[in-house]
Amino acid sequence: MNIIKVDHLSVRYGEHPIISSLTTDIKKGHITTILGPNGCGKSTLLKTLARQMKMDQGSVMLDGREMKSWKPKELARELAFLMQQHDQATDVSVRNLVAYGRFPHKNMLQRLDDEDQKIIINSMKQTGVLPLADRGVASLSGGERQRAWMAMALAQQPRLLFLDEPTTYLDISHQLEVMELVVKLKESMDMTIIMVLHDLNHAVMYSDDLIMMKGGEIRYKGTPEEIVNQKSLAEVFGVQARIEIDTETRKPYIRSMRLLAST
Ligand SMILES: Nc1ncnc2c1ncn2[C@@H]1O[C@H](COP(=O)(O)OP(=O)(O)OP(=O)(O)O)[C@@H](O)[C@H]1O
Repeated sequence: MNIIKVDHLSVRYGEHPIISSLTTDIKKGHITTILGPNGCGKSTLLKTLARQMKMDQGSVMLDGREMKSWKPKELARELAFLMQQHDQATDVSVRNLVAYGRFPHKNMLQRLDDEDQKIIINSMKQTGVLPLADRGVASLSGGERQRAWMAMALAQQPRLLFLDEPTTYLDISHQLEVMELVVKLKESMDMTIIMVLHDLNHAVMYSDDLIMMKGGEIRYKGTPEEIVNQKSLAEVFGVQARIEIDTETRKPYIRSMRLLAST
């Protein structure tokens, strides 16, 4: 079942068209990863799906309802968006940052109750930032900050989670932790996750569906088994890849890549 349906979507920055007439859908309860070279429009697509950016033409439907018709607060209860960079000067403690995630569930006069506090603590535990709860977000390392923002997104308990390169600042074990967490959220909370990743093997290993973009278009869409092959990687990334089938997972595993000679 589809949770998002995109129909002839076009997006532009000023006079520059970035995405033109893109049609696709996102399955409910799946992890969908958007892949593609720098500047191909991955973040633009992600932001438009999450209504962080205005579309130029076309439509995005969430649960059968035009995205445009959702009220901001209503939408904030349904979806959380974790950006690529958190440059905003966030002079708050980790605990308070994570608490912001509960606000869409409260009205103006309501205070956070015991249930909210439980969710806040649990979100910090799941992302490993509980020991940092009283530290200022601005004082954290890039990886710690990333996990603090992830905790805020979890505290929101959204049905849909958008992650733009969630592993960027993380060392390898924390990268894997975030990926495992994403799978856990899908399995235990039936969350739908849409993310942008650069690591192809992580994308293959942890995603149900992949979208490969180039030049603002979707070139390939399907399961990792269906679309990760020498042809697609050559066409989309301009690389020659050696791909094996992992004996344990039965999924493709990219052993090595080298640049294709340009013609
Ligand atoms: N605020 C902006 N104003 C003008 N052009 C922009 C803006 N943001 C992005 N672009 C341009 O839109 C195109 C798509 O950008 P986008 O960030 O969606 O790509 P991406 O695939 O996510 O790239 P990356 O892998 O480098 O993060 C790029 O050419 C980029 O320069």
